[in-house]
Amino acid sequence: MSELVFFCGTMDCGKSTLALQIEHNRSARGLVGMIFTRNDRAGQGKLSSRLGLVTDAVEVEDGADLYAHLVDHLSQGRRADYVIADEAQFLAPEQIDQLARVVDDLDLDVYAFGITTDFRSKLFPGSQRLVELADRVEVLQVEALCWCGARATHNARTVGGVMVVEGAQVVVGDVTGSTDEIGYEVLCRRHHRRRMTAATARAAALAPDVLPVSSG
Ligand SMILES: Nc1ncnc2c1ncn2[C@@H]1O[C@H](COP(=O)(O)OP(=O)(O)O)[C@@H](O)[C@H]1O
Ligand SMILES: Cc1cn([C@H]2C[C@H](O)[C@@H](COP(=O)(O)O)O2)c(=O)[nH]c1=O
Repeated sequence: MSELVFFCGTMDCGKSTLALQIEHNRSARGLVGMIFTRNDRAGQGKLSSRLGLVTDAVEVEDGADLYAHLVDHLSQGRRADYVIADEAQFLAPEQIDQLARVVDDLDLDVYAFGITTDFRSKLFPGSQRLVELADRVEVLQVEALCWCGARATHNARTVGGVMVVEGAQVVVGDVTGSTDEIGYEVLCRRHHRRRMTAATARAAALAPDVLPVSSG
């Protein structure tokens, strides 16, 4: 029985790497995947991992019908044995419904990968729909860590290392960007709630009122 599986986690926990591994293992056995993505950092029509691997993918545009795309593809006599959808948080809820229909009506496995919550710890609409519809939700096992060493469960958006809570839901970016630009940092809930990033924690530790008082 085919399945819709949602592999989720914070940024930088290995989702795209796992997507590429699933693709590699299946294509090594002669299977052909349909790979969807949207807004990957490597550019349009790419699925990339921070480990340096990248593959071509179909860039999902606004309003694209993913079920119709598969039906067109198959009706032209082309193959698709399974589907991968990376950056699935950026898909519209209707597109997640279309992926569920691919599973049920075309009998193909669909593996979706994405972050569940945004920088304000609110569900992305696409991820919410995945949680509602998926046969299985798998949280990635390689945990990303907060600067304090605890498991990172939240994504913070930063400007100059300082956490921000205003702005558009979608801003493509990375966890290793220059500190002057919009970037991201994964945090545990405690430090996300306190808006305490690695940079602000470092600054607080160096603040004069916590430095040792000099005797001279
Ligand atoms: N230089 C490195 N050596 C080993 N592992 C790395 C290196 N750089 C990144 N990684 C691994 O890759 C993970 C990020 O993978 P990626 O698939 O890009 O994440 P995601 O898609 O979840 O944002 C990191 O959590 C880390 O485990
Ligand atoms: C938290 C958050 C993230 N994003 C963007 C930033 C990245 O481009 C992707 C996540 O990619 P990854 O492969 O999981 O690292 O999402 C965003 O647009 N809005 C947010 O709130």
